[in-house]
Amino acid sequence: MTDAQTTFEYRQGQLHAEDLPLADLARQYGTPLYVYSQTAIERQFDAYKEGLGDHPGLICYAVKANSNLAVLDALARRGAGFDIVSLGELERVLAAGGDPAKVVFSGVAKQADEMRRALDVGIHCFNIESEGELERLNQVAGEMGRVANISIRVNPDVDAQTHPYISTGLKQNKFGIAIEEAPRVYRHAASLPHIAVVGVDFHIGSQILKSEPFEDATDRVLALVDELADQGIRLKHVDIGGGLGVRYQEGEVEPDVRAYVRAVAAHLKQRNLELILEPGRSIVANAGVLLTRVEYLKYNGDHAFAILDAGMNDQIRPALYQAWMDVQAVRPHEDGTEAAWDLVGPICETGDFLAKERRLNLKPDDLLAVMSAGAYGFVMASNYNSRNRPAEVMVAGNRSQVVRRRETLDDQITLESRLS
Ligand SMILES: Cc1ncc(COP(=O)(O)O)c(C=O)c1O
Ligand SMILES: N[C@@H](CCCC[NH3+])C(=O)O
Repeated sequence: MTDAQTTFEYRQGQLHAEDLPLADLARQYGTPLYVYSQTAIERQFDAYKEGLGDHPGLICYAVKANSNLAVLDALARRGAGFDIVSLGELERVLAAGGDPAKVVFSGVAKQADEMRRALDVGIHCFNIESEGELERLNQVAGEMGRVANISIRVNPDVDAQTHPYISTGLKQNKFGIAIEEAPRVYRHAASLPHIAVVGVDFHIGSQILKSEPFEDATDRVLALVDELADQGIRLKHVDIGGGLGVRYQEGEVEPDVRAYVRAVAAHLKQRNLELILEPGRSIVANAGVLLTRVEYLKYNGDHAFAILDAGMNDQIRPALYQAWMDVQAVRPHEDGTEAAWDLVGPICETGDFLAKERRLNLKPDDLLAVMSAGAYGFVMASNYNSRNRPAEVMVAGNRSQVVRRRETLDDQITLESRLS
């Protein structure tokens, strides 16, 4: 058990979020419901800070993992920087009180208006993904009379040993610039009048449970840093992206965040380079659960289905990546027997499941908690089947607060206009 997982514990026969019974939260706020633990989020962020120690650098939380303003606010107060991929994420960071000078801007498709706003508020660095983007940024910065700090995202071509959909550092992925091409692109960048070359970055994938792929990629990139220095292009930082995984199921070992950061930082020791990290999942995944209620139990032949009030529109990871997510009974029964249930949602798709063949002792109306749901949960929720997206609640100790109210059908309908 890790620190983050002990946040959701059984006490007096029922599952709690910190000091509050999840069943009370379900009664108070309804289901489906995302519940986050502020303490767990802060603890994970602190582990990154401690790992970095006095090595100069920045921990830029990847907003895409969970962009709720309360999450961003808690992290901003602890000194986090932020990794953003859109204007929307930038505005969220600013609204939450985040410091723009600690923002790095990733993403393959940055638009001119996004660049303008980011330059206007003075972000730390643009992580450039193509030569076209470099040209566009030089042009936009020039029009504004500014100079943009950039790093180039290189593709170190290492195998991150993760799911192909969330592996990003291979040649066949759309991200970054091939590392062999990088010296030429750097020389070009250094010649542009409205560009200041400050760093290099990579991001090799997500849900990576070992530090070796990061260390390999760092070494490949440091060889590039040295080559550039020989050509008079001196970088100030190396940004190793995000990607450290969490333990979703038994048999997986939760990575030690502090040891991982220390291991990578050790590779930079000989050189005077800042270390930037962009962790998303490892900060929030185990700090959240999705609460859902059993609507019906049903047998098709001898196949047992528990039909839940949450589906793939609320939590898409199992459907999209065949991700395995742990599901726990909020108040396990003392009587009755276990069966192997497919836990399915209300959506009209065969792929609408949260888990398959889970041995649980279920009755209608039971509450279930989908564990490790704090990352890539609500942010990937949709209105498919015109369902309202769930509410989000933040727990701290024995207090809970709605940090995003449940959508209503009115919210959905007022976004549209009718043809007359
Ligand atoms: C550029 C970049 N940085 C950071 C992240 C965050 O990754 P993770 O949530 O796996 O830490 C991602 C997403 O994979 C990303 O694409
Ligand atoms: N959304 C994915 C990870 C993608 C990370 C973003 N590049 C997940 O739930 O595992």
